[in-house]
Amino acid sequence: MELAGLSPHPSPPLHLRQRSLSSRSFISPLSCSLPFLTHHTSTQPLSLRRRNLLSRSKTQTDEEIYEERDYEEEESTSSRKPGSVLSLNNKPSRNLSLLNEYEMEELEFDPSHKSGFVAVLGKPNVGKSTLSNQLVGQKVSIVTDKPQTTRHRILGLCSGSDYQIILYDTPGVIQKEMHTLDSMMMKNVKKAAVDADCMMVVVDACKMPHKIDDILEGICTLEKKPPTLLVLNKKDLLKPGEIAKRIEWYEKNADVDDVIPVSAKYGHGIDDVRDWILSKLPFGPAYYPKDIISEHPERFFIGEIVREKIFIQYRKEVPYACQVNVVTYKTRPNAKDFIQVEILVDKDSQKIILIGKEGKALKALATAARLDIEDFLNKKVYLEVEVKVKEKWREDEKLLKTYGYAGIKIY
Ligand SMILES: Nc1nc2c(ncn2[C@@H]2O[C@H](COP(=O)(O)OP(=O)(O)OP(=O)(O)O)[C@@H](O)[C@H]2O)c(=O)[nH]1
Repeated sequence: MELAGLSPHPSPPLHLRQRSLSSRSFISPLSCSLPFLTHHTSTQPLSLRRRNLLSRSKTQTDEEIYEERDYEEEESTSSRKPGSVLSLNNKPSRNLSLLNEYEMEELEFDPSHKSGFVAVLGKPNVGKSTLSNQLVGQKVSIVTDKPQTTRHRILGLCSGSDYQIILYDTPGVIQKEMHTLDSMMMKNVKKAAVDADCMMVVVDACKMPHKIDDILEGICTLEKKPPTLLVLNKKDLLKPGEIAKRIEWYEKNADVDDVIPVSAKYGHGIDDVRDWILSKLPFGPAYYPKDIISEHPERFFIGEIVREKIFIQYRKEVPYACQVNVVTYKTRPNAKDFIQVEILVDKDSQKIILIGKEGKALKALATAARLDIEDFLNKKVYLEVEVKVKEKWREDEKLLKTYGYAGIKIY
């Protein structure tokens, strides 16, 4: 069976773009104000939505999930020229930035324009994804109450008329690397820090570290550390006096340039964080068109939506044992888009839990995922979910690379 990332038909290079000017009213007050540049790298209608990917809570039966269907598909094809493939394995050169000549010229002439890469680092569950989503103004990273939900370096873009901030939301830094998957994830974290023009270390304000090394674990040992901001998150859970004490402690003990308290969940302090980033970014033109908020293909987000639903529905080790691959995505002129997803697990026992009695658990999962995928794509889809056992997939480096854990390749 063909696997996501190995597919001969890469998913359409559909960037998550912002809404056009006419639909600006959908932009949340937390989002940055972004100009809309008419620039198209895809023949597909672009997804311009600014709603959360996972806003649907409604459940409904989904008999379609198990139905056999005849369909005549039209494969989605990439319209991006081979020369415009941008890999995030390395920090892209400005020459590779996805701008047309007009945009380049326009931006080149503005010497006060700033742009650069920002790594968002920290332990699992401290709120890195929530903070990144707030800065971008739309959900690009999944958020759950379980640690280590983020597995990839998620790229989010936040642009203004005179700046472009490129965010790497990274997996939480973990002390004990248990699987090859964990060490590959950590390699990506360190790579993000090395690539960055500045970095933000997010900590949970409620938890005091025993010693300062606990905060960064290895990342601080970087030979040349970029300007670093300590973001004291979840301040909404502390009394004002307590916040002041924590700030003082971190200012005294942490090897960082500044400390800013925020509540990423409620959007407090986000402007201060953005201002700090802007004070550290180098001058230069944008890397990406200004209306794009993420460079991941559609398939990536579909996989992430399914993974978030797994984290929400299942407990203990099951979500961590799952790899979600979007095996097929076909658009069909006279029918719903067809999406085939496989969930790989380590053991039969995990497969049994995922499927549940009479397939009820899997059906509930598929329904919840389908509703959010439809919300995300803004159209109806036919979703097929299959669970398979692939023993020790988390140890198989070659396989992990095909799943994108060696750094994400963008089509
Ligand atoms: N009260 C409160 N909760 C928050 C805040 N920010 C994030 N959270 C919650 O903390 C949990 C973890 O948030 P994430 O953004 O997924 O954390 P993360 O650091 O990206 O997690 P990993 O995927 O483990 O790296 C979620 O339940 C969030 O809703 C905040 O400012 N206040």
